[in-house]
Amino acid sequence: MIQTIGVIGAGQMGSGIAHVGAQNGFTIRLLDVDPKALAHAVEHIDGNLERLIARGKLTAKEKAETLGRIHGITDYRDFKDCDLVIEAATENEPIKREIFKHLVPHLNERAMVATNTSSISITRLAATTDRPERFIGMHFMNPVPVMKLVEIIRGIATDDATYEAIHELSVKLGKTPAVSEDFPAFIVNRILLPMINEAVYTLYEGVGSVEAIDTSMKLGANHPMGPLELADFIGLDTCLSIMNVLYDGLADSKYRPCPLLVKYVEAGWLGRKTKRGFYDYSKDVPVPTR
Ligand SMILES: CC(=O)CC(=O)SCCNC(=O)CCNC(=O)[C@H](O)C(C)(C)COP(=O)(O)OP(=O)(O)OC[C@H]1O[C@@H](n2cnc3c(N)ncnc32)[C@H](O)[C@@H]1OP(=O)(O)O
Ligand SMILES: NC(=O)C1=CN([C@@H]2O[C@H](COP(=O)(O)OP(=O)(O)OC[C@H]3O[C@@H](n4cnc5c(N)ncnc54)[C@H](OP(=O)(O)O)[C@@H]3O)[C@@H](O)[C@H]2O)C=CC1
Repeated sequence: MIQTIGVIGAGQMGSGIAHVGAQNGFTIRLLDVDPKALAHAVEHIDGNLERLIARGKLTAKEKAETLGRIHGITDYRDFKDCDLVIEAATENEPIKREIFKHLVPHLNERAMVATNTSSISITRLAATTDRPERFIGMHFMNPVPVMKLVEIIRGIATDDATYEAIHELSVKLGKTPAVSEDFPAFIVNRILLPMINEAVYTLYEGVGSVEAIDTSMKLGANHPMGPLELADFIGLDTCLSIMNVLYDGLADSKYRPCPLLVKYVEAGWLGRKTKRGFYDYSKDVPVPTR
């Protein structure tokens, strides 16, 4: 039975997974290379829990208990009692491979490993570990506390016990699981990211401004966020990585990342997390940049 969960990467997804796990009674060991990222993650979770209290959905006691279950760590040795470790570090295959290499020697024999990758082959990542049968894709959506879906992706070697344990865990976390085969970017991002990339082409070719494109999709297609606002929310580096995985993995020119997306990432304009992407977030209200 899963009781203690390790999470690697204290960015927006890792902190969301830690939040939801702790709120549902699991002990969390949250690891990041940067202690500042850990402090920032706890602050962020604290703010989200505070919002739940303000809306009458959580008590102050429950908030304290939730925060008490989250333990920030910087040493892989602290994963030794984990039943499951979920990797949620940067969407970059060499980084993830290096993480699994460091992780494996510190796991107990029965521990399962999941990755929150948005696009990378589960089978290929599993092969970097000593336990491909206990390795699986567990793909949460952003923001984790709000979005109901978890995509579950089995690698070629994933065994039934691991699949069932992760399915059961997803339900315990209040999520609805959907199963995807192990193809580049799975289901959600196979459909969503080409739309976002097309929105960037629409901007690049001058068909519309940032504001016109986002307003069109919000009011014309009832999307909660416009595609450029959503790209900034996901992170433009993550969007570009996913498009590259689609382009390389499916070998089809229709997935070619828009040169403007490439340029923004090269400039370090990664969206909300760097306070600049298709919008400028340095003021109270986001301002379109084009
Ligand atoms: C890239 C990948 O690999 C896969 C992905 O994740 S793709 C991205 C998928 N996500 C999306 O498409 C999100 C699209 N956007 C939305 O659904 C909405 O804009 C949103 C839910 C983010 C915000 O909704 P909103 O109506 O504008 O804001 P708001 O009314 O303030 O919030 C709605 C609820 O979400 C909560 N919330 C909003 N943002 C939050 C955040 N970042 N973290 C935690 N909770 C949040 C609010 O507290 C509120 O909760 P209650 O209903 O319990 O009161
Ligand atoms: N953003 C999204 O909407 C979604 C993202 N995902 C996936 O979740 C994962 C994380 O994305 P997201 O949270 O947005 O990214 P972020 O950039 O917000 O966070 C990534 C975190 O990983 C840390 N990190 C980098 N290298 C290492 C390492 N070697 N060991 C430990 N931590 C490391 C980073 O630290 P530092 O900043 O110091 O480099 C950062 O804190 C990716 O695989 C992404 O594809 C899945 C669903 C939705």
